[in-house]
Amino acid sequence: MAVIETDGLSKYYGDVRGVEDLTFGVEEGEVFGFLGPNGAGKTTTIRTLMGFLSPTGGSATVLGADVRDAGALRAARARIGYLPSDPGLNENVTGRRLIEYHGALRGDVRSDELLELFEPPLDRKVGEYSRGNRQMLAIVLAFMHDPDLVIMDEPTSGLDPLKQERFLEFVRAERERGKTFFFSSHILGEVRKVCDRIGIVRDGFLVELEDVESLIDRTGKLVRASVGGTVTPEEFTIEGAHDVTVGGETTPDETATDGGEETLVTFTYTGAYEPLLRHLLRYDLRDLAIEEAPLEEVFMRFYGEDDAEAVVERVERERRAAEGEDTELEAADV
Ligand SMILES: Nc1ncnc2c1ncn2[C@@H]1O[C@H](COP(=O)(O)OP(=O)(O)OP(=O)(O)O)[C@@H](O)[C@H]1O
Repeated sequence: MAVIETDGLSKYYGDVRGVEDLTFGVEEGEVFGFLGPNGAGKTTTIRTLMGFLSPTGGSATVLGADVRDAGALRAARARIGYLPSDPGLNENVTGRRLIEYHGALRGDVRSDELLELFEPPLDRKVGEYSRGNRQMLAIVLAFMHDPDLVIMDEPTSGLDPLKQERFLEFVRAERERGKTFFFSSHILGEVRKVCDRIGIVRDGFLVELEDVESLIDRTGKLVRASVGGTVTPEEFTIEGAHDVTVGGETTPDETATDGGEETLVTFTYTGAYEPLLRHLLRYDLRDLAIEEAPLEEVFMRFYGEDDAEAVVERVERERRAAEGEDTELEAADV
């Protein structure tokens, strides 16, 4: 049985679309990344799954509990860890007190081990915590009762790179223990490190759902190479290279023997490293950066449309065509 299952799940805030027609499942032991830019509907989905918002359409179950059934969901929450995007922690008590309180409420199986790993300053009042320390405390609170499912809204926000890495490492280890994660983020690089599958949400619609491996193959890398002399885009139409542009800003190389003229070549690359490097080394390569493709470019690559709005419109159109009707959306309050 799927740990999370949604079927046509929608949430409107009056006339404003939070999410619409989400259908997906998260299997036991899976790390599912829910990826999307700001305002895409990630928090709305998470709060609906947690039962804090009621759906305006469709259905969802979490650990078998219908999200509209408060009693069933309350029982399921004993097995759920929740890490909200902005944990509303009591500011006037110490971290230690909050941990004791949560322990009394939901149980404490492993706070000692978690505190060693995440180290929030326990004897200070939470109101005096830095953003990162607040997040570390929230992580301890979310995991201390050893939940089977953890639902996290942008869990690494506010953490420094070292702590982010430590947290992602922890998620990987928890997955090995059979735990299930639903994890929102707007950073592709983060979700690809830990997730098995990714759902991409855009303007409230789920526009992609696939394995991380195939996503990585399709997204490619952004390559920026500075080469001595002049080159044409045609010279870089190698297999796996897309959207080659030549020119743009370059920093003249003072040490170059040919007077420092260089050309910046940029393109997205979906092939293997070896042929790429082999090709680049035919040139007088002066600088090279290979980075992850930004989310917007990933969208463009997926749909061949540079307009994200067009993607949403197309998804909406296709959905309506599949339903064979042009339904009026029913608006409802929270
Ligand atoms: N309480 C609310 N009342 C009205 N509209 C809302 C409310 N909360 C969210 N929305 C709208 O719902 C849409 C989805 O918002 P949501 O917060 O779920 O996005 P998100 O993907 O979590 O964004 P972010 O990454 O910025 O947190 C947005 O258009 C937002 O303006």
